[in-house]
Amino acid sequence: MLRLVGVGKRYGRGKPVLSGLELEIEPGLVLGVVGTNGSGKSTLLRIVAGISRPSAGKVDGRPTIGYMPDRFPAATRMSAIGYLEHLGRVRGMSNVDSRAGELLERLALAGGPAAPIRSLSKGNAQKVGLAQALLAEPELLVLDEPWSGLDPAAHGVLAELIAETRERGASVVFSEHRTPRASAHASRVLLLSEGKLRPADGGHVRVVLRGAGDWNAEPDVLKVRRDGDLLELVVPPGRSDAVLSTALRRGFSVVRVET
Ligand SMILES: Nc1ncnc2c1ncn2[C@@H]1O[C@H](COP(=O)(O)OP(=O)(O)OP(=O)(O)O)[C@@H](O)[C@H]1O
Repeated sequence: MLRLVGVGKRYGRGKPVLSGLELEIEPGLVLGVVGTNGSGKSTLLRIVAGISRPSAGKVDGRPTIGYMPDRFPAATRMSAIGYLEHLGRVRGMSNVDSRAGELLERLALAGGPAAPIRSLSKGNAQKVGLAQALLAEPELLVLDEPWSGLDPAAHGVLAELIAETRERGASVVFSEHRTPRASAHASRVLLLSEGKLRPADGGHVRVVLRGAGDWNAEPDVLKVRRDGDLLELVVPPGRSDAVLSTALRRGFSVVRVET
């Protein structure tokens, strides 16, 4: 779908922010990029989204892309729904009105869809930013720190939207500061450090359940240990949501989830 080959980036005469990056984004991948402030996550995501050009190397592939920047520019006088409908029409969408309304309703935009964007709080402006990225059901969804500024209810909706995007065979690349949070939603987590990408350490989630019954080792579970009426599962990055919903369906109760 998209391949970064030897990608490097430097701003002016400064030290390179990215150097010699190799990255393959295949259909259905949910990639979380973690790293400290200033490590270059936004720079990498802008290159993946095609709005910034690398200073070295190349990007192969031309998927349709939805991009949510880390700060959504919220200066327009347009209403949230008016803005999304305008964008959709520019992109030639036929079902834009229903799609825009559905996204804003799911994200529970404060003030409703008619709220002028420039009157919105940071978190509510982020919701409009998320809705515009998802509007045309892109093949590649690029989200820069999507959890920041969103309230807990919107966190759940964001997790659903990421999972739905993966289920329809599209890919997601997001940045995040916290490795456990990235691991809970991504199928792969990479750490960006000193201009290079490498697998992030750990990220396994320990799920403790109460209830009778066994749990056969499955692709979703790395280790199973029974201790009295407690069942402890070690789950790889990105699979904890699926394991928790299976556990509840099978009649277990969740005692704790450790990241
Ligand atoms: N347009 C720009 N011009 C010059 N330098 C830039 C520009 N954008 C980013 N940088 C520099 O590149 C480096 C990486 O910045 P970037 O925003 O990509 O990091 P980040 O990992 O997303 O940071 P944060 O976690 O704080 O959002 C920083 O040193 C930053 O100052």
